[in-house]
Amino acid sequence: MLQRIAQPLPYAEALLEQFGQLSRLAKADDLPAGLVQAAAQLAGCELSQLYLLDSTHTRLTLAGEWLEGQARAEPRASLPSDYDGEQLLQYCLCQNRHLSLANLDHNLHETSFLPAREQAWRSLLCLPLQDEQGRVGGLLLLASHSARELEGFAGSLASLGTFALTQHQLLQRLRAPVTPISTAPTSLPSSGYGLIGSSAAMRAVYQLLGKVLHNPVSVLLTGETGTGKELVARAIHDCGFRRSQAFIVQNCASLPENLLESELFGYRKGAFTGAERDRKGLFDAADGGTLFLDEIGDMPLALQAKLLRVLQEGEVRPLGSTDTHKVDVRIVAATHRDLRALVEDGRFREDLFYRLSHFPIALPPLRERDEDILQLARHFADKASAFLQRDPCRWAETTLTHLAGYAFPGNVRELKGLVERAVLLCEGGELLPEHFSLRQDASQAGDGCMNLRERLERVERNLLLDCLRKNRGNQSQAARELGLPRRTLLYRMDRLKISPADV
Ligand SMILES: Nc1ncnc2c1ncn2[C@@H]1O[C@H](COP(=O)(O)OP(=O)(O)OP(=O)(O)O)[C@@H](O)[C@H]1O
Repeated sequence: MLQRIAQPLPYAEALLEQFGQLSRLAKADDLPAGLVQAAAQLAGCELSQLYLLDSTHTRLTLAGEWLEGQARAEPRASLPSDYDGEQLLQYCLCQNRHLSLANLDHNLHETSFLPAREQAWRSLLCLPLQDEQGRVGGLLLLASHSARELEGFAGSLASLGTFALTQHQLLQRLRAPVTPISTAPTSLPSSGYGLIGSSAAMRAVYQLLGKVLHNPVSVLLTGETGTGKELVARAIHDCGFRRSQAFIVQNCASLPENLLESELFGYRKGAFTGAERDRKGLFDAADGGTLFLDEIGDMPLALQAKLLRVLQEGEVRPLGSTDTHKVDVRIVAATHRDLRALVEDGRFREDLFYRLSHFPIALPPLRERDEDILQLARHFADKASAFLQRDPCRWAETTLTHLAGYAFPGNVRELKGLVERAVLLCEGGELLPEHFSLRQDASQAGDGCMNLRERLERVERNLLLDCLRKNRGNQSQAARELGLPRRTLLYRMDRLKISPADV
């Protein structure tokens, strides 16, 4: 950061001193003046300015100026949101990049934001400053009458400026009137572990989560697609005592049996053709941490027996090995299937079912917790706006009603996707019903209707059939075109019930 400073050590000491002085300021109004003075002195510039964006990010106002050894206090008109005519400021704000000009050419650059002086301004450094949410919240500007290279100050002064900006916001918040805290009693936690939703159904989930966090039992998460099973598995890991160790995810439906086995348990050199050296499996990678086994209902029966052994004995035997070794892994498994029905059909081991269901947590579908829909929608819209560096969107009342009446067969995942798309489409700052393409067929909840997974499977089946037909049933060619190993294609065909006769 200081490589391009002539005397880095004295500079670093002076910089540290300025951080200290700014941190001791107790009034928000003193920070802009403190920052511009500090920046001008550190860089040895005659001018330093601080511009701040307002809370709606539409106006840029000069909040502080240090000119030739003096603070200038008189207020200046704020610049409109497009900073029309101020291309240099606009560049830094919109690109979130700093700008350094060692030879400022007034014929080339519009610089009416610089105060008029007899001596021309010859060099300029303009730095975007980020606010607490990581969005550009203002600009720190330095200018000198001599043609100098100011680039070397960029990193350190941007840090100082960002620090001052966040202190400024913090002190402003402290000064703001305190809103009374509700004293209404709450029997269940209303939000938790990074999950959004305060319906009774979700609060019951948070309560169960609280019980399992510091307890090593295996957990079975059930629920429809998109209800947040993986998110909950992560929460169990991140909030529990294993948080400093690995969290590993494996989808049991995504690989054919032998590949899944070698992924999970590892193998020894020579265990099968192509096993050129020993390889550790995911149980070893997750040792001390958590292994999340998604779609456990799709795990082949032979592997279920091996998994049971890990659960009962804590022992793993890699493929091609006669030895077992101990691992300490917490298993969190998830399924959207009815495991008990699979047991009755003989497709899931009963002993494994009982072992896994010591601590089941059922995640409710979104249609059973209407009150969470709008909370989640607002959360996703705010996140999407922040990501796009835009002001939070407003919600038209009709939009909220529109959303509340929708069944969300894809649950939270579908809601998230719809909201993110709507924020992209929304130009006037207000989310309207037309920004959401809600399917008519899902305006009512219905157990018989196809869920997202079934619809995705239908899309995949059509895609594979299409490719196989194009390649006149040649599986090797189709696999190559799809970028899949042939045996994965065969496995997917089997799962999706595609027979050569269909092709
Ligand atoms: N309560 C929640 N709060 C915030 N985000 C959520 C919540 N529930 C789900 N999500 C989000 O919805 C999306 C889907 O969640 P997740 O992948 O955990 O679902 P899932 O039940 O594991 O789905 P699948 O069964 O299809 O694998 C993710 O982007 C997740 O972050």
